[in-house]
Amino acid sequence: MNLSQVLLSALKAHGAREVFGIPGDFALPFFREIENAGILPLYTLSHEPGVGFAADASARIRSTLSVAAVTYGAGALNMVNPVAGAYAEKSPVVVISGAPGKGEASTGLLLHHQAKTLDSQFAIYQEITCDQARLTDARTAPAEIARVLASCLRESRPVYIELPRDMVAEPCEPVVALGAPAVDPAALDACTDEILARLAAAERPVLMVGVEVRRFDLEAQVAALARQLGIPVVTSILGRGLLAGHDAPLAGTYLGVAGDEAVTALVEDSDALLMLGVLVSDTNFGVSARQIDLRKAIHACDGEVTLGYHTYAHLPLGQVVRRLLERAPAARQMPTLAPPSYPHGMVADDAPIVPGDIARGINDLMARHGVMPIAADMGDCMFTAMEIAHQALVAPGYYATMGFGVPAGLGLQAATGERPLILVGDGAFQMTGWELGNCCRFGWDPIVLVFNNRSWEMLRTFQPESSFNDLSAWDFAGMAAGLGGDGVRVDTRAELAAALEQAVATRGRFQLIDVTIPRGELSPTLKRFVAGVKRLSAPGAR
Ligand SMILES: Cc1ncc(Cc2c([C@H](C)O)sc(CCOP(=O)(O)OP(=O)(O)O)c2C)c(N)n1
Ligand SMILES: [Mg+2]
Repeated sequence: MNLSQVLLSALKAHGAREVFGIPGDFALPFFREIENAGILPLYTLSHEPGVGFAADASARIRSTLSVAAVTYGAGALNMVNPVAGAYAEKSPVVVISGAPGKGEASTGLLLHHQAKTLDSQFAIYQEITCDQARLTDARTAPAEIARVLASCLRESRPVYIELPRDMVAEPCEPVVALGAPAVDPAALDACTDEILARLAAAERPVLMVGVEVRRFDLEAQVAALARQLGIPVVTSILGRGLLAGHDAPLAGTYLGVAGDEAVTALVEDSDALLMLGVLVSDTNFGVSARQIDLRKAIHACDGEVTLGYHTYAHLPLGQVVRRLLERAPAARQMPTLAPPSYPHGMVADDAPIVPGDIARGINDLMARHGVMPIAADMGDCMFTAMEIAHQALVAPGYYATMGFGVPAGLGLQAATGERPLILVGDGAFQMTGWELGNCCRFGWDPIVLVFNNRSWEMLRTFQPESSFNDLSAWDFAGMAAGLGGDGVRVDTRAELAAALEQAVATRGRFQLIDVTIPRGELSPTLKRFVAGVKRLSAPGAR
C-alpha cells in the first residue's frame, strides 16, 4: 500500500466513514488517491468553513472521528474557525492538509499559499488541535498516524496531519492502532467509591450530562446509571439532545434563569451535583440564578474526576461510568419527575410568526411525522431549539460560531442518511447557507428554516441602539431554485404550517422555508437568557 491508502485505511479503522474536503494543488495528489482508493467516500463542498462544520457534525452525530481534507495555506487557514469550535466543543475532527513537497521548501523561494514561514500553519493548528503530525518520512508515518488518531479519540478533540504532496504515493507499512492507555484500577475504585458515598449521603443528588457522554458514545450506559442510582438527570445546554430515545429519568435542560424553573431549582438546590462530561462554561453556567458551589459538585471531564478540592487524574469517562455501574447499589426508588413539556398546537391563522410559533410548529410536525435530527446555527434559532422536543441536536452552544447550521445539517445527512432539519438565522445563512447548492450532487434534501428577521437580532438585544444590526431583506426563498432546491416565503402561521407539511412531503430536493419574523421578536428562551445575563452582569448582582 502507499501512504495515502494506509492513512485512509487507518481513518476508516478508527471510525471515519467519509471525507469532507476542498482540494488545491498541494492536495490534488492526495485527493486523487482518495478517489482512486475508494476506501472512504469524498464529499467536496464550496468553502472550507463548510468543510469543517460538516466534518464536526458528522463526528458529533456518530460519536467517533471524522475527516476534513484541505489544501495548504488558503484552504487550511480558511478552516481555522470551525476547527477551533470543534476543539472547544470536543469534536474529534481529523484535519488533513496538503503541503509543499520536501524539495520545494529548499528552493529558497516564497511558495504560494505560504503566510509567514512554512512552519506557520503547523504552529497555528497546534493551538486548536490536541495532537499533530507531519508525514515527511514513510518509515515513521504509520506510528505517527497511530499516535495522532489515538489522541483524537482519547481526547475527543481535533488533530492535525500535514501531508506533503510528494509523499502521498510513497510505499508504506500499515498502521497498527494503539490500545487505550492503562487505567489504575485502585484509583478507579477509590474514585467511584467516593462518588457513590457522596451520592448516598446527599438528600438531593442530581446527574447532569454533557457533551462527552455523546462523544464517547456512553448514552445507554449513562441512562442505565441514572436508573440504577435513582436520581434525576438534566442535560447542560451543550448536552441538549442527550439521552433522547433512552430510558432515563430526564428532567430537561439546565438553562439557569433562562430555563424551566423546576429544572433550575433541581440543579441549584442539589447537594451533590454529579456532572458527567460537562464543560463548565459560561453558556452552561453563566446564567445560574445562584452561583453553583462547584466544590460540592463532582465533575468528570477531560479524563479527570474532581471532587471538591482534589482530582483523580487519568480516569477516562467511560471507565468511570462502567465502574459506577458495577458498584452502585440498586436504587430504592425512582424520582417522581414531571416529564419535560414542550409547546405544541401552533394556531394556523393569519397572525405573523414569532420564534415560539416555529418551535410549536416543529413539535406538531414531528408528532405527526416522526422526529428528525436537528442542526441549529448560532442565533435565536438555537434558543428556539431548546423549546423543540428533545432529540438529536448539533449546535455550537458554547463556542457559539455562526455559519455552523447549514453545513452541519449536510454533515448529518452524509453521516447518517437521515433527513435533517436545519434552523438558521438570516445573518448566519448569509455566511454558509450557499452550501445547499451541493445537495443535488450528493442527494441530500434537508428541510431548512431561515429565521428571517432582517437583523442580527441577538446583538440587538444586547445593544439596541446600534443600527448596524439592521440587515436588509434577502429573498432566500427566491434563491433556492437556483441552488437546486425549493423555496417558499411564509409570513403567517397558516403559511408556515402548510409549508412544513409540503416540505415533509417533498423528498429529493432541499426545502427552504424563509420565515418572516418581525424584528424584535425573540424566543421565550432567548428573552429569559438575555434578561438573565443582563441582571446577573449588573454591578453588584453577585
Ligand atoms: C462567525 C461569527 N461571527 C460573528 C458572531 C457574533 C454574533 C453573535 C454571537 C452573540 O456571538 S449572534 C450574531 C447575529 C446573528 O444573526 P442571525 O444569524 O440573523 O440570528 P438572529 O437574528 O437570531 O440573532 C452575531 C453576528 C458569531 N457568533 N459568529
Ligand atoms: Mg437574524
